[in-house]
Amino acid sequence: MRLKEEYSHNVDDYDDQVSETMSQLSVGALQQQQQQKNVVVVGYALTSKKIKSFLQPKLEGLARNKGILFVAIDQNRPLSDQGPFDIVLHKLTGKEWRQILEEYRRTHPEVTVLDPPDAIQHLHNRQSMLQCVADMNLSDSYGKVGVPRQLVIKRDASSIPDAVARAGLTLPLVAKPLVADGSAKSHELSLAYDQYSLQKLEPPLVLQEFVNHGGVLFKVYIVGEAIKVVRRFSLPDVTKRELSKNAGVFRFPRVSCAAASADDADLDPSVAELPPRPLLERLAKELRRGLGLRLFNLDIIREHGTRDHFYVIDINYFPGYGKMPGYEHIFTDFLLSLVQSRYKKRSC
Ligand SMILES: Nc1ncnc2c1ncn2[C@@H]1O[C@H](COP(=O)(O)OP(=O)(O)OP(=O)(O)O)[C@@H](O)[C@H]1O
Ligand SMILES: O=P(O)(O)O[C@H]1[C@H](OP(=O)(O)O)[C@@H](OP(=O)(O)O)[C@@H](O)[C@@H](O)[C@@H]1OP(=O)(O)O
Ligand SMILES: [Mg+2]
Ligand SMILES: [Mg+2]
Repeated sequence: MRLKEEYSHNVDDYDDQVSETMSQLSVGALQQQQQQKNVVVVGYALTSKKIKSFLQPKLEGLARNKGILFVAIDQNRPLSDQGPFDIVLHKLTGKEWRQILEEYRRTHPEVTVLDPPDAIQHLHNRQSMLQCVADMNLSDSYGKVGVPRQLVIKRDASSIPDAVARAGLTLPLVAKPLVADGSAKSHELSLAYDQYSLQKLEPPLVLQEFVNHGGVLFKVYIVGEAIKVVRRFSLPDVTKRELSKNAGVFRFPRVSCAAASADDADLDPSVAELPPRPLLERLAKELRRGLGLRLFNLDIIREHGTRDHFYVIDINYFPGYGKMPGYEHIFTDFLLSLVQSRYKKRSC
């Protein structure tokens, strides 16, 4: 750990020093600063979109005041020549990058890499993504959490109607690309009303039963031990009548994006009520352990007409934390807690 008692007396002084472009500092200079001031250095490898939404001035400012410094990782230079880092934050795709990170984890066990690339990879497939929730079979006095019934279609669209009939899936179905790697294509979803039209879809995909949920979903953001829940508008319920009158496959846009916040909406209380906190705590804890991840969110819906039947429909690695209320404090506290627990372990 690079934190020092006297650091708190030197914040202004320190601010001036770090406002020079940190990413241009040589390893030697950064190391010297770390030793002198006990700074927690967080290297980040993120897309420009992510940097814009996550690394907002308020986060960087608060981090600086807490002795945390964010430094951009240069992908064109060896990781070992950069930093030294206490923590590495990343959300980039590609096999080559994964291998670089794995190698770095192996050779730098003192650095916390958030999170392990192979654990993240598990979320890039919509079949394996929900497996952990399905296996958990979570059911207690606060409610039940499951996943919608789903079928994976790897190839041959003409076989889909038969496969759906054999699996006994109930229409309507949500068709999702099997790969969920963050590309625009991986977010292209459709709603299918009839069995015959399913042939128009393009495998590989997952066909998931659509669960009526009153048009509102809950996004549960997880940062280590911390949990924050927000409401978002979602697809409206499909009635039996609508189902019998409609046919076809309809592409739908990103319905539950940040602009679709339902936190201040005037909703039916039975729809708006957040899932019970103890249930979410348990779910988050088991997922953290099962997935081996500390930074993710999940979309969870309440089956309409029930009080406590929930379904997890999506899990995302390093989601848009910029929209999570109070993320600046939660995230910086989390980063500090990581370094402190490492320090404690070492001194034990
Ligand atoms: N099984 C389902 N039942 C009801 N609605 C669903 C179901 N699956 C998805 N939806 C709706 O479709 C939306 C998009 O689905 P999903 O979250 O799986 O896609 P995504 O592209 O991975 O989203 P994100 O932007 O959160 O990564 C959800 O927000 C929800 O409104
Ligand atoms: O862009 P936004 O801020 O909306 O964040 C979204 C994020 O995009 P980003 O990674 O480019 O930030 C998405 O990541 P990819 O899978 O597409 O990579 C995904 O995690 C969404 O679930 C996030 O929305 P949220 O679930 O948090 O509302
Ligand atoms: Mg989602
Ligand atoms: Mg998703």
